[in-house]
Amino acid sequence: MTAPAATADAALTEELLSGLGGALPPRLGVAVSGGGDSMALLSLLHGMAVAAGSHLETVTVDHGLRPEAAEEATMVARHAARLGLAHETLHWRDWDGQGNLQNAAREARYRLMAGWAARRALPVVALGHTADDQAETVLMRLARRSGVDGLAAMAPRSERFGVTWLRPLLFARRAALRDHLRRAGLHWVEDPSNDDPRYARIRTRQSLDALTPLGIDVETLAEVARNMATARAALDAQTDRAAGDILRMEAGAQVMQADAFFAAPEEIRRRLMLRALGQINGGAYPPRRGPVAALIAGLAEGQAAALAGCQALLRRGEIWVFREYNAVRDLRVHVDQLWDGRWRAIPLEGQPPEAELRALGPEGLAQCPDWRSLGRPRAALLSTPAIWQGPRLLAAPLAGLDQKWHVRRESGAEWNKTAPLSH
Ligand SMILES: Nc1ncnc2c1ncn2[C@@H]1O[C@H](COP(=O)(O)OP(=O)(O)OP(=O)(O)O)[C@@H](O)[C@H]1O
Repeated sequence: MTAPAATADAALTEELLSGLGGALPPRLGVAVSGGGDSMALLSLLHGMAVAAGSHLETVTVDHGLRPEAAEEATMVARHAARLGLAHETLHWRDWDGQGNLQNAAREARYRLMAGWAARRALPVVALGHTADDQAETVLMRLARRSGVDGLAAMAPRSERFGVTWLRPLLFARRAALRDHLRRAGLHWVEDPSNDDPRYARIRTRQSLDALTPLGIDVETLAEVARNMATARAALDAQTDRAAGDILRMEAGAQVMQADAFFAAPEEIRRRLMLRALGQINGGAYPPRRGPVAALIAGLAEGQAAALAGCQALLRRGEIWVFREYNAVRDLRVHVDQLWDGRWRAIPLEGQPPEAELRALGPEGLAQCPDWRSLGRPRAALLSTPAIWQGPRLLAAPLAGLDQKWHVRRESGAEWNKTAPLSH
């Protein structure tokens, strides 16, 4: 290796190490698509892992959307084998045809990779997003009028699906990574969609050069993202404190002291509401600013409203945010399965009868003589989980009818603490 090449690689390794927070985790998964960014990530991480004695494993997701994808996965598998690393190809087969294909594919990719990481006991998985990706993300979000969270773009470290995702190349430039691969004599695949102007990201990439005369380039945009991330952390901390003071959970609902809520700064109110909605709905993406503001303004006037599959109402000095009955009225699962993504039924004694878990609803509530004494809003109880045998109500633990059954809440939202993974 010539001296400048060695220097360039040392600089990349330095950037990578700082992206990793100073040290390589002892067990690390690497997500390798076969594209230039993730192949360079693997090459650089492998060099570091050998020196540090860390254990690396690699994974590729074949979405089954392009005929070449299988070949690309094989290329990565061969390369991993040459490095002496385990590799697995995961297949995405269960798209329901709903929504945007790109988003569904990305979501599935993270889920599949999280499952793989759990099986392989890898608590941390590294991704190959670069400073160029970050800059494009910031520009795309500007176009969508994003606030602090959106402009903070991708986090160098985030938690989702029980895995810590690292993006240690967020400081590195795409071109520098390709130079590294050329020097190392390594191949990568160019995804043909990387030139396809039908994608907003590609149009953004192609427009970036035109902004240089304005002093806007990849470095400036990536720095904007870092500045916004710092601001977001401060807002999150303030929201945490406010939530600790005024927010509690009852019967699966999020309950906030109304006076303190309305006295909080507007942005903190918005974040508290997002947190409450997210705890109930558990969806991947928070609702947009406008509808949340309208919901809060309505509550201040005493109006109940629905948003993101939740309902909110003001009652006796408290704001109750809970599952909207309409969002779960047709949801029924066998009693040993998870209901509405978060509720599990626990039989308290003996062999449970064949039964199903579904919303309590008005017919169920009419069979709960004690619900009024609990002081919970009727609307909030309608969407609570109940145990049914055909038309017969066996138990409604959150409405005071808990004969031989408990219900337990398994998980909350994914979106409140970390920026969405998508970009
Ligand atoms: N099919 C895949 N299998 C494994 N990891 C993937 C896959 N697609 C993306 N990744 C991971 O996510 C990172 C960001 O990917 P992005 O969404 O930009 O997709 P890409 O452009 O296909 O990947 P690359 O950045 O490697 O060219 C990649 O660098 C890689 O670490």
